[in-house]
Amino acid sequence: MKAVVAGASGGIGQPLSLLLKICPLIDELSLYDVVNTPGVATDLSHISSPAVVTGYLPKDDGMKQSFSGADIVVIPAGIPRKPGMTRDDLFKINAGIVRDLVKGVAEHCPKAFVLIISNPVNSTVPIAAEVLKNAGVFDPKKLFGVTTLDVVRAETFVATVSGEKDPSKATIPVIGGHSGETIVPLFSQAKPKVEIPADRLDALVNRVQFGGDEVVKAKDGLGSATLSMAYAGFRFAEKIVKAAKGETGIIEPTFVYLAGVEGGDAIAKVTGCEYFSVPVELGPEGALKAIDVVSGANDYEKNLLEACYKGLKGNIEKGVDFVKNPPQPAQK
Ligand SMILES: NC(=O)C1=CN([C@@H]2O[C@H](COP(=O)(O)OP(=O)(O)OC[C@H]3O[C@@H](n4cnc5c(N)ncnc54)[C@H](O)[C@@H]3O)[C@@H](O)[C@H]2O)C=CC1
Ligand SMILES: O=C([O-])CC(=O)C(=O)O
Repeated sequence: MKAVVAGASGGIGQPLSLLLKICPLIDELSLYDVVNTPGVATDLSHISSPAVVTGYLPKDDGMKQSFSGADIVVIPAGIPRKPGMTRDDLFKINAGIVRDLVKGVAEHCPKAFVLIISNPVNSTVPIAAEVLKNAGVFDPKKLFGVTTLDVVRAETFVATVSGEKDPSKATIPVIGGHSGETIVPLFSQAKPKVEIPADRLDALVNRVQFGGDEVVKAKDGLGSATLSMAYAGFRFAEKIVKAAKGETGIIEPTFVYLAGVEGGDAIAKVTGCEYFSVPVELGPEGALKAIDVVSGANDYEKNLLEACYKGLKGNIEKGVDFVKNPPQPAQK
């Protein structure tokens, strides 16, 4: 099992690469970035775990060397937010970064699972899909927007209400997209059941929806969530790898192209969104089945979903349009 991290020298990339290096399911780990990968790879390579680590820069055909033969490519490349910015403000720079890296995937490892972390996820995943479509290698079962951090936050924050000592014991579907109001936690479908006092529900939902802003503010200009994101990215990547190796019964919310996943069409009809994060059952080929939790939403959650659909549709269109009608270089 060969894993690639593209953007491996960054705030997320380094701890994510560390977690992949110590994961016994990974045989080869290849780090790609525009800076510092030789150093990060050498550092990680001294850890006494089986994965063989290599690091590449763009020079000397580095992307080809790094990506060739990859089974899974995780992409946290791109700039993070500073206070006052929205995730959509990152589009200008990150759209092109994701487009070019996914072109590399299409060329060098077209059958790999592709996990997009770079923001704005609501737009970068459609960008990745359009690039793969143009190259004739799009397999919707293998393209995932990583929304696991929203799930992790929901688990953590709900424990402050439920009093559960181990927050990871909760299963909470968090659906929609990955920014502000497009993030919709369905606490009514939490397992085990949680009773949330009515006067605490708005604040809890808001904290999940704007958890990213909480970190951006606390880091005060030095970036956004990196360590919790590395944990979440690894948690999702490990599930993909376990399912690829034949483990069954693995379900995790992730942002997918609904029409390409079994059960997705019905969800697309209700949401009106081509891409949506829903709990997805994973299998050896990637997304096996999208699970409809939307129709079970209660009235409070249905209101949240209406706001989600509105914002998400525009984000998706913006991503698709970026590839279909590429921005023209400025005239001299
Ligand atoms: N999906 C999610 O839940 C989350 C997504 N993010 C997003 O992840 C992205 C990365 O965040 P950080 O690691 O904090 O940023 P960072 O700036 O610390 O690291 C980004 C890395 O990407 C590299 N990079 C830039 N252009 C590249 C290219 N063309 N090819 C390869 N590597 C390239 C940079 O050299 C840098 O090492 C941001 O867009 C951020 O918004 C952050 C947290 C959560
Ligand atoms: O908030 C950000 O910009 C980073 C992110 O996506 C998150 O922490 O959920």
